[in-house]
Amino acid sequence: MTAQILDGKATAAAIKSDLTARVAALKSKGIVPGLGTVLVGDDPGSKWYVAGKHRDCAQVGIASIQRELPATASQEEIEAVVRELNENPECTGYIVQLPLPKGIDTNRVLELMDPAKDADGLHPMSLGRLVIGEPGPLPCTPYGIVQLLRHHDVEIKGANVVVVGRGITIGRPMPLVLTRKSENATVTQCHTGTRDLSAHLRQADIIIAAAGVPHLIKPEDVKPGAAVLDVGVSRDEDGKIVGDVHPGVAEVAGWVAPNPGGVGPMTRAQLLVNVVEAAERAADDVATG
Ligand SMILES: Nc1nc2c(c(=O)[nH]1)N[C@@H](CN(C=O)c1ccc(C(=O)N[C@@H](CCC(=O)O)C(=O)O)cc1)CN2
Repeated sequence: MTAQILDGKATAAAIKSDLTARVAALKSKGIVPGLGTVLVGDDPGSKWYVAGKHRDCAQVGIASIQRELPATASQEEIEAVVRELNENPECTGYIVQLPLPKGIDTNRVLELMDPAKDADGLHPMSLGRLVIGEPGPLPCTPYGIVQLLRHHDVEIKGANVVVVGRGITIGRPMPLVLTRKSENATVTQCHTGTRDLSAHLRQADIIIAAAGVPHLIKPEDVKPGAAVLDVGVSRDEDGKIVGDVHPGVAEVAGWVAPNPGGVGPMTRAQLLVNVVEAAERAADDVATG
């Protein structure tokens, strides 16, 4: 292994330590941030992610509000929970854990959320704000990736970045985050319709692999010294995570974000950042009348 590790666990721990102090400052002003989660069904991965989010909340002092529905829940039952959280004053921000079960109209659920309580940055209003350059909550995995690169001094400005994938949580919003003036990267988005994926990958300074295809990115696809972030999650027959990046890539790349231990912990840390920032904005609004 020649590549250096983009250590998501250590970076997330540093972010959480900073947030603990900020939550304490909010509480001293009588403001208690509270994260709500809506979990529908019994997918073990989703249950594990949601449990992790509440463990993180306890660690930094954010209150937890958990809502769980069976896999058989109807669109109306899920929407009723969303309406309740919109009205609940103890819930200052919340997320609907994705994916929702088949047959549920995810966009309708997300659109029903109060945009002021969007902790995930995935509400259409938040994504629209990102497009027009207005401040708002940023999608957790894309911004977690930016923070991970910054923390390790990997140059983003001017870099050629190739994003593989176009899902709602990572691939679609990732180029929006990276092409902001503050990041100033040049981004190519690849997907299943891309003709010569290897040709794109070989010119990349940074590769963000979020396709969900095991070992899609091979050592021969990677420019020596590039940073390669593995965000793909597939499972082998024992339930172990298999990422999008072949282990041999570590012999060629300059940096790798492993999976697990790379981007995942950053997704969780960024969620907490969004909750705390929203509470701080609310506190400022109260202070300035
Ligand atoms: N509403 C949302 N749903 C989903 C999102 C999201 O950002 N918002 N992203 C993913 C799942 N996810 C967060 O919800 C998530 C994924 C992975 C991790 C993580 O810490 N992973 C660990 C390994 C975990 C394991 O062993 O299974 C790691 O990478 O080290 C946290 C959160 C889809 N849904």
